[in-house]
Amino acid sequence: MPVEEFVAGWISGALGLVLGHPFDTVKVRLQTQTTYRGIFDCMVKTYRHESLLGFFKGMSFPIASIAVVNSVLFGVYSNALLVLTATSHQERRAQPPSYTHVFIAGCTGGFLQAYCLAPFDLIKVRLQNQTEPRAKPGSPPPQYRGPVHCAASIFQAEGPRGLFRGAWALTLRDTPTLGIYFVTYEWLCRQFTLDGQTPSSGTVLVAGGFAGITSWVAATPLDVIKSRMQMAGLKQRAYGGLLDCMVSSARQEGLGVFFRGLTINSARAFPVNAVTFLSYEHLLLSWG
Ligand SMILES: CN(C)C(=N)NCCC[C@H](N)C(=O)O
Repeated sequence: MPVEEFVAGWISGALGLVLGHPFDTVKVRLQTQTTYRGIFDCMVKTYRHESLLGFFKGMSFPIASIAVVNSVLFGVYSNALLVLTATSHQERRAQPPSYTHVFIAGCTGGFLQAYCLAPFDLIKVRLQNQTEPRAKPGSPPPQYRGPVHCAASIFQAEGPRGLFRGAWALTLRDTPTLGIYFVTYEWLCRQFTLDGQTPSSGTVLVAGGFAGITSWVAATPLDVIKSRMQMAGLKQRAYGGLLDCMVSSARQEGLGVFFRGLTINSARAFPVNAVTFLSYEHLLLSWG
């Protein structure tokens, strides 16, 4: 099994992550808290209350973990294509796989990455939702002191299953949308590249950026539900399941709730995924 794809996926995931984390914090807060009037209001309040550091809350942990998840996604995707088409990454430019194969390989990567991602994503969302400013003398400490403390507290309060809160919504979000992600990327690369040639860096940037936007547009409704279910263990609001969360969110806040965070998510998705695909393709090219 070729492992370069896993390593390239890890490095490119880490690069994309640093670039996208401030957008991600604003998105998570807009989706789970009702105190903000919009993106700008959330950014101003976060900056005033918590300084620039507020945007980077919970980032050290995803660098070490979500980058690994990206490595699972790209590694499984590439190896699934190898099984389906018997071609390596290098051979696929000359013998491009069908879009059906790309979609199946993307869904397989999305399904497997969701289970690796679930506990890490839960901890990230819980830490990003702590709006207390950095510790000042006399101020009450935040509920979680950091990722390890957060994981231990969830484990203690809710048991091992608590660490997988929202995992089902995450799997439903990621399985089809990662199929869409890789199909969009491949389709755009092929539109702007001569047959058998390697796509230029500009093409990879644009195709990666739009693949990110398209997949996140499709993923946003379940992303909102996933984030709410992840916060439900903490807030008094408990949901009877995924469907109950969907119905009660729509009843209380209207159908618009399913698109909360869509603008900021799309603004984040372009640079993050442009950089992720560019570094991934370059690393694989340079390793031969
Ligand atoms: C719609 N979904 C879930 C995705 N497209 N996921 C893969 C993109 C990963 C990238 N680090 C990001 O966070 O955008």
